[in-house]
Amino acid sequence: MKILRDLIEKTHCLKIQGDLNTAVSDITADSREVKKGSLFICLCGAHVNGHDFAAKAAAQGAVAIVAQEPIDVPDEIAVVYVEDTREAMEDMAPFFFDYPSRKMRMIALTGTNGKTTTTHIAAHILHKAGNKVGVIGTIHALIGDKEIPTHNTTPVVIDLQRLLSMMVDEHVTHVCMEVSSHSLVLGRVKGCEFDDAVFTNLTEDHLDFHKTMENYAKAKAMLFEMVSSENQHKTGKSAWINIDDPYAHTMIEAVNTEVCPLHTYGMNDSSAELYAYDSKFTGKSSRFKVRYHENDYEVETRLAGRFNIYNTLGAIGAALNEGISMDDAIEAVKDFQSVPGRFELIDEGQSFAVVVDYAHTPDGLEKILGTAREITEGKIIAVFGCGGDRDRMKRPIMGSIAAEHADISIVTSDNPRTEDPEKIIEDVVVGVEKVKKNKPDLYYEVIADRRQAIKRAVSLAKDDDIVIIAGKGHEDYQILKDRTIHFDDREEARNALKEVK
Ligand SMILES: CC(=O)N[C@H]1[C@@H](OP(=O)(O)OP(=O)(O)OC[C@H]2O[C@@H](n3ccc(=O)[nH]c3=O)[C@H](O)[C@@H]2O)O[C@H](CO)[C@@H](O)[C@@H]1O[C@H](C)C(=O)N[C@@H](C)C(=O)N[C@H](CCC(=O)O)C(=O)O
Ligand SMILES: Nc1ncnc2c1ncn2[C@@H]1O[C@H](COP(=O)(O)OP(=O)(O)OP(=O)(O)O)[C@@H](O)[C@H]1O
Ligand SMILES: N[C@H](CCC[C@H](N)C(=O)O)C(=O)O
Ligand SMILES: [Mg+2]
Repeated sequence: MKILRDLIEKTHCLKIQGDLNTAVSDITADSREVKKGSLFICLCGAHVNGHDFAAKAAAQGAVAIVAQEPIDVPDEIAVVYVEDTREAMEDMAPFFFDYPSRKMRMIALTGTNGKTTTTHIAAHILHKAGNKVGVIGTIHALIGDKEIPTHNTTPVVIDLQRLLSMMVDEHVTHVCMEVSSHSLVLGRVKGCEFDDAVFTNLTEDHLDFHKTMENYAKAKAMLFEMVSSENQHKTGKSAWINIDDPYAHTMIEAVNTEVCPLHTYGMNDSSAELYAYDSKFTGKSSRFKVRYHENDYEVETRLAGRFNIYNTLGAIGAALNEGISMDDAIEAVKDFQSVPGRFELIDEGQSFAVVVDYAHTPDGLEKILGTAREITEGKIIAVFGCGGDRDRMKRPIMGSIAAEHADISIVTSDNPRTEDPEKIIEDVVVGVEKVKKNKPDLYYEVIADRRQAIKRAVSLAKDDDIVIIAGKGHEDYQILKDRTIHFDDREEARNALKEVK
């Protein structure tokens, strides 16, 4: 419970109607969640205007409303007019929930690819060391074993603060969370105080939102400004940067090393503080050595692919700063199983491999197809598409990558959202055709229906081939123009395999 006067203390108010001593029992920006005693914040969204729901919120029991446009609600409801309701919300939410991030160790991971994977490895290491760990990210949030659904990779500010506050109540000691570039720019992590920040990599994605790679890099760098900002309540911080990434310097420049020590990891440059070398890949796992402070260690992981060595290094780095020894971290990594929908093998006893993977960026697709090549004697059959209402520029690039690295490509739909699936596919095919000019034997098909595309890929596979179904990973839905349907690549692959048997 908080008093309205205290809640708006940091906010510049233009006009106040009603009683500032009103007690507020909850805050929300979603009228559907308003309860008796709630404060409702009206946000102007991309789809609807929250001010249109003010009357509904009032009818449902809201006692106070924050608005930036005129609203008409009964006089007994306190209304605070501000210039920008989003900004007001970013100030109010951490205060309302008593700044939960100050009460736990907060490990934040950012980068285009590998956030979810690195988060899960770090959480596993910390859990094995006896800590109670919370996870926040693309697949879900976890409080210990308890799963909580998330709508965004990084939840919007009220949802995030509420989640963190639940974690405090459940005695979580460490939180491993993905921090997306959207969340940094859109203020979702305002009021979060981080202890460790890890940068995985930066490659093309989300240019619909950021417009240029430079802006995108600057957005990611905001996390490193945050972790090293001085006016925080934390000590013992760390920033871990993948030094092999071309954008590493942008992150490094953002770190104030007087507040937050800077650490590096990598595989190309032996000056990296955590330096992996001598990697060997044995189909479904890898072994490599790590040099750390002049000591050499052997690491074994069930995760396939060179890129997963980077993910493992980033996770180990954060764990080291949380007081875990190198030996304990390596021991934990050994029995880390996998992340749902990331290189997930679908085995129905067939004579070829079928993998469901979340590669949905050019770099992710290239990495996964490269890994497939390393472990496959037969052909690579790739099924993939691109999401609608997202970066259009990546579409032809992903088309070219599949054409170059797979033997057979089946271009299909991902989540078309409000776009025409055929048009998205056309954009992808531009890239496939570009490669075909120099590779006339290249074989590809276009099958817009993802179920049929998966069936076709499985039916084309012969002994020792590998079918890579990329883009949707753990997702159990497909977002179409007018509805979201249940759709799970893993189920579809299993059904297709049963049919060809
Ligand atoms: C562009 C963007 O960030 N959109 C976010 C935004 O939605 P929006 O602006 O469309 O909201 P809206 O539907 O117009 O609603 C406006 C307001 O009216 C309210 N409302 C609405 C309906 C109603 O009946 N009553 C009501 O009060 C809403 O709660 C909201 O406050 O606010 C929603 C929460 O209220 C977010 O879930 C939503 O993320 C959408 C789902 C999204 O797809 N975002 C992507 C672009 C994203 O953020 N991705 C990143 C990166 C992913 C990665 O790389 O890993 C992420 O962190 O997820
Ligand atoms: N370090 C990496 N470098 C390049 N590609 C990677 C890396 N790690 C994972 N991938 C590829 O990217 C896909 C998504 O990985 P993951 O879910 O860990 O990334 P993410 O950053 O959380 O993605 P999102 O932005 O959707 O949250 C994987 O399925 C794999 O194909
Ligand atoms: N976090 C990413 C996930 C993309 C997953 C892919 N299946 C798609 O729908 O484009 C995004 O929201 O852009
Ligand atoms: Mg993720």
